This record gives sequence, C-alpha cells and structure tokens, in this order.
Amino acid sequence: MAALAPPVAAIRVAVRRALVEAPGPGPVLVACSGGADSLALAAATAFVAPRLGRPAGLVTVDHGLQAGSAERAAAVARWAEQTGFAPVEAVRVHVAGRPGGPEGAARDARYQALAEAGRRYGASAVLTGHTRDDQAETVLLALARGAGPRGLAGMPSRRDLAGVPLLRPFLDVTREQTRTACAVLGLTPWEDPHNVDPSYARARVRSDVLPVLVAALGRGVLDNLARTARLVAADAAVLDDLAADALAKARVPAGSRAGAGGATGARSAGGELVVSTLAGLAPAVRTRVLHAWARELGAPAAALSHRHVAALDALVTDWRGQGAVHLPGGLRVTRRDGHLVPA
Ligand SMILES: Nc1ncnc2c1ncn2[C@@H]1O[C@H](COP(=O)(O)OP(=O)(O)OP(=O)(O)O)[C@@H](O)[C@H]1O
Repeated sequence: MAALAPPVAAIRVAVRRALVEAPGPGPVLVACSGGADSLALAAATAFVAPRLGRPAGLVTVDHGLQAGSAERAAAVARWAEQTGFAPVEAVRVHVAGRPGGPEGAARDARYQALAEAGRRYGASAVLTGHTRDDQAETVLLALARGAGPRGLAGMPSRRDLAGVPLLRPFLDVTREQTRTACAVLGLTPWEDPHNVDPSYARARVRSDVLPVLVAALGRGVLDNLARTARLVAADAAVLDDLAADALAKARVPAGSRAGAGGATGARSAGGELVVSTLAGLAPAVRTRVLHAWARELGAPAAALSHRHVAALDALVTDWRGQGAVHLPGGLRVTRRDGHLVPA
C-alpha cells in the first residue's frame, strides 16, 4: 500500500483533533469557498468525520461580487453532495450597504450567513480553513496598523460565532500543505481573484511583503509570526479576565447617584462606572475595562478605536471638566459626580 502523503496526513490529523475537541450530536459544517485551504479542509473532514461517527455538512457563500460567483458556489455545492456531505448549502448574501470596506463587508456578511446556517442545523461547530500563513498575515497587518495585543493575538483557534463554536483546525497547517494535499487528492481548487488583487492590503502582504521577509529572515519567520500570535493571545486572555473582574467591581447601577437621570436599554444595563475604582487599575486593565464597557453600551466593535478608549480614559486620568466623549453608535459618555455615565 502506498504511504500517505505527509500533507494529507497533516490535514487529517488537524481536523481529527478539532472534531474531538468539539463534541456534539449536530453536524460539523465546513465553510468552503472552493479555494485550496477550505477544499483541503472539506476533503479532510469528509474522510475523518464518518470515522468518528460524526455527521458533516458544508456551506459555501456566494458574495455576489464577481461574475460567475453563483456558478462557482453551485459547483462547490455539487462536489460536496457527491462527496457525501449533508446538509449542503450555497447561500447568497448581500454585501452592499454594510459598514467597513469591501473586504470587511464581505466578511461580515459571510460570518452572519455561517452563523445562521450553524444555528439552523444545530451544528456542533463551523470549521474554516484559515492556515498558519493566514495567521502570519493577520499578525503582520495588525502590527502595521498599531493594533495592540488584541490584534497581535491574531485569530483564535476557537471562538463563539453567535452561539455556534467556530473552529480553525488549520492554524498550524501551511498553505503549501493545503495546496499539495489538494493536488495529491486530485482536487482542483478555485483561485479567488481577490487573493491576488493588489487593492486588498492582505493580498499585498501575501504577494509582496511576506516573500521579502522570508527571503531576508528565512522561512521560520512565518512560524514565528504565528507563534507570536499564540503567545500574545495567552497574555491577552489573562488581562481580559482581570478586566472582566475589574469591570464588575467598578460598575454601579445606572441612576444610583442622587438626582441621576434615567438611561435606557443597553445603556442602562451597562450601568455607570466609579471613577475612583477605575483610577486604581493598571492602565492595561483599565483600557480593557473601558473597551468592554463601551461594547456593552452598544458601540460596534469594528468602529470602536483606540482613540475612543483613550478619550474615555482621559475622563478618568486627565479630568479637566471636559465635555462628553462621543462613541460610535451615537453614544455619549460624560463624567458626573465621580462616575462615568452613558447618555
Ligand atoms: N465564499 C465562502 N464560502 C464559505 N466559506 C468561506 C468563503 N470564503 C471564505 N470562507 C471561509 O473562510 C476561510 C478563510 O477565507 P479567506 O478568503 O480569508 O482565505 P483563503 O486563504 O482565500 O481561503 P480559501 O483558500 O479556503 O478560500 C476559508 O478557508 C473558508 O473556510
């Protein structure tokens, strides 16, 4: 019997590990664009899931942004049905009118569709094909925009997607391995033109920046960037836990000051924060508390920047009687009677 090609073994081992860590009776749903990474993910899942007695489905999203996208989605769905996936869905999403640039809007629509499919089928997990190379690109892009630890932590291997676990089994698998695995398995991946479109920052990092880094610093640079993400993620998780405790301690019910007016909805549920408690926190914890609180009040994560958090922080540490801080989502926060108060 011919030996199993190492890249095929690598993708199967990665999927097996992910499925074992995500038990549950519902199907695992592979998010598949038809590209090399997610096609390799689908092929590995089709092999591993039945051997673990797990049902496996597949969802492909048609963003409707390129000529022929509906046919591409239909071809992926057909292949999935022939390969034994059930359920199989090609979901058309509407990208126009969403906030953020074209990349962000497409991602937003895609994750919403994947979450909805996950809930519809009671999925035990949704799997995506992000690779070690995607992780290295994510870290580099975060570094370049000054994103701080939250960005440098890269993509987690597991997160909640609106009630459904989202797993990324391939964060230790290279793009070269997914491509080779597809070739060995006789699968022809779809080449997404966006992946080489220089108007996308990620595509420029992929085609221009990483090759230069690898040439100058050696191939290990990709692994090292991905390891940086893991190390920072572990530290950031501890700080997030500390911040969650600190937020609970700093919070008092809305309107608990004498003569306070009544905030409503999420703003009221977020309560008010006691400035003297916040002032005693380490800056790394306090800025996380303020970020988390602003999110609870309803500020959209994508629009909430370090400038907003710095302005909130100044209400605590640099109080000069300044006016309200305006946050995304039409929110305002003022300092009144030693409290941070949403309005
Ligand atoms: N149109 C889509 N339909 C379903 N899932 C998708 C779609 N586009 C991306 N995904 C999921 O998100 C993951 C990351 O996609 P992204 O486009 O960022 O990277 P990629 O390297 O181009 O991935 P791939 O080679 O699998 O297309 C994919 O591996 C796949 O699991």
